[in-house]
Amino acid sequence: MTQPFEAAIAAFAPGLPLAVGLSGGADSSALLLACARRWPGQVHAFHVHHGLQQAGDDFVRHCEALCNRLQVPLQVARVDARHAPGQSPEDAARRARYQAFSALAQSASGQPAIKNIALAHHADDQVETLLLALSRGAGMAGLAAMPARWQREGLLWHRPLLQVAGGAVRQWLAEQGVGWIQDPSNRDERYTRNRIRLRLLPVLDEVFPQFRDTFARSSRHAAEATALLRELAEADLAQVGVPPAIRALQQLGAARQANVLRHWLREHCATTPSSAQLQALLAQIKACTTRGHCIHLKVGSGFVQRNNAVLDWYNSALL
Ligand SMILES: Nc1ncnc2c1ncn2[C@@H]1O[C@H](COP(=O)(O)OP(=O)(O)OP(=O)(O)O)[C@@H](O)[C@H]1O
Repeated sequence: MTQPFEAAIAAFAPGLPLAVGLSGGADSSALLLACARRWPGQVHAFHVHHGLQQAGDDFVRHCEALCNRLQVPLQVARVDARHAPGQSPEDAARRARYQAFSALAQSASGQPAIKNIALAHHADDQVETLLLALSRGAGMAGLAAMPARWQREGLLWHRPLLQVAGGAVRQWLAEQGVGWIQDPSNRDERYTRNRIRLRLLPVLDEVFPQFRDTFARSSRHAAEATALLRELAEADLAQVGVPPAIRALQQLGAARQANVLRHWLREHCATTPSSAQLQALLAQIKACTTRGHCIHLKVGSGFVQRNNAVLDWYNSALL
């Protein structure tokens, strides 16, 4: 029987050349090995040194040794991934990593240029992402978890292992006789993601043995719903206008108003309202029936205020 890992690699059809994000851990080592075998001479590896932990240099050495063995060109980017006050360390590292990948793709020598990048997130990572979203009370977009493919800044990103359990990835790699490096921070239970992986997933395995497939199916439903909500928001925004007219907003039901306002704020004002802020704004729009009614509310990183017939948003930090 074909292993789930092998089936996922057989079904993977990226554009070439392909770069694999190689952390040095089991998952990305397995993905790199499988891709390098499948497309010899057309695979590159990108490693990002976050400069955050002592073990960083060990990761680089492991990546160099693996890439030498596979004859895969390796590019290493060093980034400063320290987090700003109030920002999560994982988020800061992730942002720095994606920026570094884009820069590496642009600077990689050889023709044609690298336009495809693969990451080794697997089904366990997907479940962790969904559970993290649930723990924050996320909306549809958060429950959609990670997409298997997306496009950004001219690059195509892939997650070919999203349906393969982490155990199946490691089992395949062990069968190939290839070692990997353990990230010591993966065992640090101060991080919620690690607590989910180390404590919750074993229990889920016992109670719902199919949870990887069924949770992933729910995330795909949420991704479809997110796409529909976006289409509806775009159509509604075309009706209410930019900036949105209060009268036109009042013609929509509350859920549709919330949907279109969230979209306006995200796409046109680059800010995300909290649920409480959005509820307060809806209440103000409903109450806005006289000329003299004033609206001035903190929303996201700025304020929404009434400006005659429309709502305006301004960024308080720029005043
Ligand atoms: N420092 C890094 N350099 C390059 N790619 C990375 C790096 N960190 C993560 N990635 C990519 O993002 C994927 C997901 O990262 P995450 O931190 O969730 O997993 P991981 O535990 O590092 O996975 P792995 O078992 O491959 O180490 C990795 O599998 C890899 O493809």
